[in-house]
Amino acid sequence: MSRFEIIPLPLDGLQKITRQYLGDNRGFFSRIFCVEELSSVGWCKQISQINHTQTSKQGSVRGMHFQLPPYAEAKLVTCIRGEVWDVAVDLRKNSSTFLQWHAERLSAENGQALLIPEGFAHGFQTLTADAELLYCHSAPYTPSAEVGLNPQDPVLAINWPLAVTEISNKDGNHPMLNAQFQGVVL
Ligand SMILES: Cc1cn([C@H]2C[C@H](O)[C@@H](COP(=O)(O)OP(=O)(O)O[C@H]3O[C@@H](C)C(=O)[C@@H](O)[C@H]3O)O2)c(=O)[nH]c1=O
Repeated sequence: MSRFEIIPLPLDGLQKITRQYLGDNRGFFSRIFCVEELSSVGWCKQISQINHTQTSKQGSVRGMHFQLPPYAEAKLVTCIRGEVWDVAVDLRKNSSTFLQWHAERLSAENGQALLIPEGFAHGFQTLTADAELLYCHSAPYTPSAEVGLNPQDPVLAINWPLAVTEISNKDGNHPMLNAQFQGVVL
């Protein structure tokens, strides 16, 4: 039985996954990941890691992050506390939506998650204080393959909903894209 509503988003391969909450007098049951259902919409590898982050302040930004091949990864990003504005940027060379971004509001209440394919950068801004995310990753964390895009890059022109209140030194210092950037070849 399907536990998710899966909606394709405007960037090819990017999907909005809405999980079902099965409630009873004890509380609820909810499936976060299902290899059978998600492999039919592009999750084609194992889960290498499941990571959990907590972000204290409203308006904080983390991102934009991706890993280069052969460590390119798909991510399933789920919000389990608070609300975030979650952004994916298509970096695939030859994609018809190269350098376009798409954002969705994710929260525990709306049950929405983003399935982000390989070749995308990912980041988010907290819309509430004390937001927690769970990430399923299809490849192991590999710092030597990790690349960051500047969240304020005018080429990306991401329309962050709030003023940026917190950002790591690393993320705030990611370089801006230049004309030589041709995209990621998977
Ligand atoms: C991402 C990551 C970080 N770390 C360590 C490195 C560092 O000491 C500490 C914090 O790392 P960061 O500042 O990179 O954490 P953070 O900025 O939260 O990184 C995350 O950002 C979002 C936007 C994503 O898409 C995730 O995939 C991930 O890259 O955790 C790991 O041990 N494993 C991991 O998988």
